[in-house]
Amino acid sequence: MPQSSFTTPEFAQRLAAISTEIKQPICAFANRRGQVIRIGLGTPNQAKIPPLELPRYGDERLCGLRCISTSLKREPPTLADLTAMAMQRLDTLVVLTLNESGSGHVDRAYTAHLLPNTHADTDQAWQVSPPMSLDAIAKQDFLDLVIGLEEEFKREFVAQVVEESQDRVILAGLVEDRPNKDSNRVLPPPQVSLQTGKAMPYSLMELSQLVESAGGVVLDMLWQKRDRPQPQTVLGEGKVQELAIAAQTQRANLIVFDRELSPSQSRNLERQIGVRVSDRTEVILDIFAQRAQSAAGKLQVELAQLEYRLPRLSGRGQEFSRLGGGIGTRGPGETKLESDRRVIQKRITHLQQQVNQLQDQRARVRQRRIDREVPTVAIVGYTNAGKSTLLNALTKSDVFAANKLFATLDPTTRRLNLSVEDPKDSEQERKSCMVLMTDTVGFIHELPPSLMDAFRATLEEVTEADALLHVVDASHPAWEAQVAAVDRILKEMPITVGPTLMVFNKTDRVSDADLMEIEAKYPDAILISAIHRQGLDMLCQAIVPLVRYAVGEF
Ligand SMILES: Nc1nc2c(ncn2[C@@H]2O[C@H](COP(=O)(O)OP(=O)(O)OP(=O)(O)O)[C@@H](O)[C@H]2O)c(=O)[nH]1
Ligand SMILES: [Mg+2]
Repeated sequence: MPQSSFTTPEFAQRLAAISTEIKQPICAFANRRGQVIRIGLGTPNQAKIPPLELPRYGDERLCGLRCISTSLKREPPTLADLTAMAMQRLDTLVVLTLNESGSGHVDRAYTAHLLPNTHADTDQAWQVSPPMSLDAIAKQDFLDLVIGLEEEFKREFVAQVVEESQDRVILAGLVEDRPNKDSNRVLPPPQVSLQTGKAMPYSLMELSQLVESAGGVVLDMLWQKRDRPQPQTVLGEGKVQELAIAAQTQRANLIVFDRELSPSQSRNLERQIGVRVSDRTEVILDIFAQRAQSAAGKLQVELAQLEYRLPRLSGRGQEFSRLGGGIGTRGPGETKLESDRRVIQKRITHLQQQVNQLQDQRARVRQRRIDREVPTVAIVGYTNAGKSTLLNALTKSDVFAANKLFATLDPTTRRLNLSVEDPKDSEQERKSCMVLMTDTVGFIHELPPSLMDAFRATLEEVTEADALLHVVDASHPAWEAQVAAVDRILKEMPITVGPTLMVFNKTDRVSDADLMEIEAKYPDAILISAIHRQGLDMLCQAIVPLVRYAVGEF
């Protein structure tokens, strides 16, 4: 075919005749020089070329192939065919509809091509022509169109790389529809009703908060109920196809699953969907990487990230590699995330030694505290429960508190002076008693094991404390599941934790009826609103006997 036309009438008629004879749609793929390099049987969706076999692949340009296809139906290109065009980044798609008389002639033809973002007022990823005659199509300049489009894609790409700190994310989840055999695992309720009246799986609600905390934008979420995950792709074939369509039409650059994916699952999914696929663990690691401030925090995050990456190195992500940052590509501090297996292994060993040293160092600091006989209280709880806000309210300090998951990574210790009535003192004179309060990293259900391990030095602050305050966000729809998740993590710690006082926070956002229910279930708990400084006196009064009990004064 001549370089500059979509197709010629002769070529189109010939393709139509073959298609009529074999009673099947056909796709012919031609390169920029007009040479047909591949023929596929079936619709453009059925005949699509896997990303790795395309001449080139990437956001900044088209793939260098156009597809000329026949259709037995007299219909414009289907959504599936257009999505296939978008996934392969075809130069153009031509659909020839056949005359229904069976004469083998082309009835009419459509052309379609991708649109750059700048045309996105309509939110359309592509443009489809009205039905045209073959002569009209032959007269249009193909090369002109494609070169013009590519220039725009390239301009956009350059602009994006500069401002692309924000990932455009679609969430994917699996709701396992079977009784949980493992009775030790208390799972959150599968559905959470939102104020909007819409119900969504709890795992996706939390995942969207995680993605936003990591700096991504959630465009959409899809989930599927299944007995068990599909071994290769977690979700079924139809759902994966749906994800691919959603990703292409909404211009997402990242899919995040609500569970940890095996290395081969993420590879399979990336191959089928055509954009980078990530998982909950990687998002959590990414948040930690962004938040780590202290040398100790950075050290532990890097260790966890490398342990996560090591088994996932082979062949992954090459075709989707990009210049900018984004979820999963950030490392702590100045350290560049390595991609060489041997280098990583060496670095992991080195980091593990440093974490061990850190553990010793922390142990010495704690020993000094014990020697000084100042009791310690650690504030624990699910992430975003209000732990830092509580520490600030009690000790008038200004630890960073924010409506983000994992706002706190590094433990902070502050002194708290409690004025108490000494029960032994008959004159009811008020005495002051000092405790050290430590704010810690928040917990989350199914905390990635590599993080648990890497953060053992930080988590020891919890196990070594004389007593714990377990802060609960009472206004959270799934607070009971969160309490269970925290209890489970505490139970898994190598050393038994001290006595724990339950503290229900954010009571300002809870109805009286719900508060009464909490009081009935947890009669010893203290109800507070850290932000409005309500219930803090009660809390201080409760801390004293707790600590005295813990250090054996009673
Ligand atoms: N309405 C209400 N909001 C609160 C209260 N206490 C804390 N918050 C809000 O809850 C959010 C989380 O507070 P943080 O203190 O950062 O929570 P955290 O437990 O330290 O969270 P991480 O460090 O991320 O694990 C912030 O937006 C606070 O303003 C409260 O009593 N009432
Ligand atoms: Mg905090």
